[in-house]
Amino acid sequence: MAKRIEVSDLNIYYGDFLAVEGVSVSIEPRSITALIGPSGCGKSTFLRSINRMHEVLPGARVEGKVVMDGQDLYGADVDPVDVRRQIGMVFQRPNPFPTMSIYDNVIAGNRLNSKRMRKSEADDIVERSLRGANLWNEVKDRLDRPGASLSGGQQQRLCIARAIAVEPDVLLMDEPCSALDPISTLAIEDLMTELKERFTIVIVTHNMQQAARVSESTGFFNLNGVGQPGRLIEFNPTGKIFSNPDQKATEDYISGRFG
Ligand SMILES: Nc1ncnc2c1ncn2[C@@H]1O[C@H](COP(=O)(O)OP(=O)(O)OP(=O)(O)O)[C@@H](O)[C@H]1O
Repeated sequence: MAKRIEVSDLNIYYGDFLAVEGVSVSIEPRSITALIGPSGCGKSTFLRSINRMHEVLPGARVEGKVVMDGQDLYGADVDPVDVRRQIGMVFQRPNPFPTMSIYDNVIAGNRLNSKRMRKSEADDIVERSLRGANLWNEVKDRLDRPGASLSGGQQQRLCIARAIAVEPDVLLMDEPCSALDPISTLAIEDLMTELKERFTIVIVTHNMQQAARVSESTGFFNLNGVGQPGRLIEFNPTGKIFSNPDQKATEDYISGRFG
């Protein structure tokens, strides 16, 4: 079930370094939210803070709140592993387990979550997830082949299948198409448009046409200089960001005048 995420006054640190400052934003369910901005402005850091993925780095921490449908994801009694189960992530480079079969890649997260699963149940999840990732027809006759035997675009769809197999509420995607050719990129974009019926999707992208094509809302991050924290400068409907943004910095960035 897709869920709404409310972020308030979020500061994100790596040790003493304040990487992202003062982000407040409401991310709508069943929609795609794109995050754009120049290199180093904190897009990935912010994305990872949504499912507490940045915490795997020692010294990384946040101040402020991230609330998903009323649940404070940084609450004292909240297990970050549970948060990551509810909020899945797809990375820039497809990262299937290379020697594991296609089938086992898809079901890997479910096996971690529940040790005992009937074969028929696992078969259903694998088929449903691969269909959901628009990959079933291409791989149904070779599910026992290694994940690494697929093309880059297929591997990325395999990673999406693995992410949706555990039925998360939210999918975070960190430049999911940057390693892919234009045809595979369009396949992933079509897939995102289908998946937003079921999931809340947040995507970091350097490709502004992609943000314009797929997202309903866009956030523009920027920073004042090296060593300065990144900030969310503008958050608006995507059509407005690309036609009539509120901030001059947004306009300069999207028109290619900097960044
Ligand atoms: N593991 C880390 N340890 C310390 N600082 C980090 C770490 N990861 C990122 N940073 C710093 O945090 C800031 C934000 O980086 P981040 O990767 O979030 O930016 P970004 O907007 O996603 O950049 P890009 O578009 O190049 O991927 C940068 O100054 C970066 O150097």
